[in-house]
Amino acid sequence: MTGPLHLRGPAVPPTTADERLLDDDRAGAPWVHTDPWRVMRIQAEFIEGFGALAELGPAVALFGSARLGAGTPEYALAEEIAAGIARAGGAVITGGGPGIMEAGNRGAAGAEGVSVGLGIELPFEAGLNDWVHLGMSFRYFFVRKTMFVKYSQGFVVLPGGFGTLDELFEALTLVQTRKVTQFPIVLVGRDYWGGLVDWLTDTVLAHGTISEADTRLFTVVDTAEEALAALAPCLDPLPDGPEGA
Ligand SMILES: C/C(=C\CNc1ncnc2c1ncn2[C@@H]1O[C@H](COP(=O)(O)O)[C@@H](O)[C@H]1O)CO
Repeated sequence: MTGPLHLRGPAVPPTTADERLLDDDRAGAPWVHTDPWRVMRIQAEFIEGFGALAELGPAVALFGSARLGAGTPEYALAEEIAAGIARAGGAVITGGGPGIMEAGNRGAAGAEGVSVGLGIELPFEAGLNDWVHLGMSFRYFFVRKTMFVKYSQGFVVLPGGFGTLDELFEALTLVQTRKVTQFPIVLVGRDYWGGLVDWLTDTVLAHGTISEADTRLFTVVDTAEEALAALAPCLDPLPDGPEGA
């Protein structure tokens, strides 16, 4: 496995690199000396990530709850979607953790596709799930997020909590502000996402804080078949690429 040091048990520090970076520790003035060095470490993490993923090929990022494990319908659906992406020739990139992330890696690995896990250092012990083939653990959330966006041509978002919502809204903001070329953003589970979609229309759009066009930046689906159809534009071989030539 590539990526920085892996620590377990008592070797796991009580705070994360993100927390230490973001905490205002100016009281003791050492920030003058430490933050510039952190920048070097952040750079190194970007370089390592770019290096690990540069030759990945077409990929779809799959997001969802760390808490919905094997035996849940969401896990089964995520596994099915990931297998479909792999069969269509796409790599599947997840957060490398448990729950829906594991389902995504498991589906890709089971279909003999490329299964990528981009893990994150957390204050409690966690590791990459067993189905990750190409994995890296990041110290900094923002570096890891860059990797998801840079190396994926589509996002699939299954039911999840704050982490999943953060990933969804980051993608929407990047597309809305044209920081990235528009790519498919597929929300899976009409029941789960319906309330949010209604709120976006009835409250956010109604207040004029997003536009009508913004409500069309994502697609809501229920089945693996629908999800794969919505992702088709980013999985179809490029006309002058090796597959389509
Ligand atoms: C909560 C537990 C473990 C968390 N481990 C994670 N490992 C990797 N990535 C994670 C983890 N937790 C959250 N993420 C990222 O956010 C999304 C899921 O967050 P949610 O709040 O659960 O929806 C996911 O897509 C990851 O990228 C112990 O069970």
